Amino acid sequence: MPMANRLYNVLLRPINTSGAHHVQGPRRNKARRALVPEAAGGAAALLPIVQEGGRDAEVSAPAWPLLTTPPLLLRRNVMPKTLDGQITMEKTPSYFVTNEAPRRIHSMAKDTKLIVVVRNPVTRAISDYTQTLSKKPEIPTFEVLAFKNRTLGLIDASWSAIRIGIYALHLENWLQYFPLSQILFVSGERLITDPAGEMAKVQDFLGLKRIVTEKHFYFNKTKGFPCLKKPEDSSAPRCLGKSKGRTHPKIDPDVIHRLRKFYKPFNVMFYQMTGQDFQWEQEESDK
Ligand SMILES: Nc1ncnc2c1ncn2[C@@H]1O[C@H](COP(=O)(O)OS(=O)(=O)O)[C@@H](OP(=O)(O)O)[C@H]1O
Repeated sequence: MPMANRLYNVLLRPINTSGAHHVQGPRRNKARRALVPEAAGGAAALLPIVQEGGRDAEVSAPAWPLLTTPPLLLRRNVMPKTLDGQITMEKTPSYFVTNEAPRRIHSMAKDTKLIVVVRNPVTRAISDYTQTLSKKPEIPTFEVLAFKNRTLGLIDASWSAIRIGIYALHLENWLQYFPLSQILFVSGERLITDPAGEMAKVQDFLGLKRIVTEKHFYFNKTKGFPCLKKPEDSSAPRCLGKSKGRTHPKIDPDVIHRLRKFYKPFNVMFYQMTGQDFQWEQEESDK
C-alpha cells in the first residue's frame, strides 16, 4: 500500500436497508476511524468522497465485510493497515439496526466516527420494499405488508421495512456507547437536492479538506439524480447504479397517510435526540 499524506481505505458493502462506514487506523491509538450507519437513505451517494478524495489523496476501496459475520473477529485483523493521517471507511447498511453493533464497534474502536444517512421513513420503507420487489416479484403488495390489521389501521412495526425507519429507537442503542458529537446525520433528501452541501458536512466532520464540491456534480435528467461530472481521465460521467434511484410503485395515499401518522412521534423524538429537524412532516407527497 503506497504511503501518502492522506490515504483513505474505504470498505464498501451496500445492502440498501441501512448502512455504515468505518474509518480506522493501523496503529489504533493514533489513526482515524469512522463508522457510518445509515438507513436506506442513500449511503452510496457518499461515495464521491472516496472517488474524488482518492484522485487527490490516494484512496483505495477494497470490499470487506465488518460486523456481519459472527463472531466479530474483530475485523480490524483483516482490514488493511491504515497509517497515521489515513482514514479507513466501512459501510454495512445493517449496522444501524443491529443491536450488538454499537457495543462491538465501541469495544473495537471507541473513537470511531459514525455517519448515518436518514430519509423520510415512509419513503425509506417504500424504497426498501421496491428493492425487495425487484428481487422477489411475487411478494404481497406494500399495502398488505404494512398492516397487521388494515381495518383497525394497525401498522405492522415488526416488518423490517417499517421497523428500520423508527430511527429514534435505533439511535437510543447507539447513544449508550457513542456521544452525539461522534455521530453525523446526513439528510437523504438533501443528498439529492444539495449533494455538495451534505458532502461538505461529511468532509468537515471527518476533518478532511473539502475536496468534493459543487463543481463535481451535475443533475442528470435521465437518471433523475445528481451524478458526478466526467473526470478528466475518464470517458463517462458517473451516476450511481441502476439499483439506486428506482421508480417506486404507486402506494395507496391512505396508507401513506397512516404511515406518516405512525412515524410522526418517532420522528419528533429523533429530531429531539439529534437536535436536527429533518422536516419529514412537511413533505407533501412521497415518490
Ligand atoms: N445521486 C444519487 N443517485 C441515485 N440515488 C441516490 C442519489 N442520492 C441519493 N440517492 C438515493 O439513494 C437511495 C438508495 O440508497 P441505499 O440506501 O440503497 O444505498 S446503499 O445501499 O446503502 O448504498 C435511492 O433510493 P431509491 O430512490 O428508493 O432507489 C435514492 O433515492
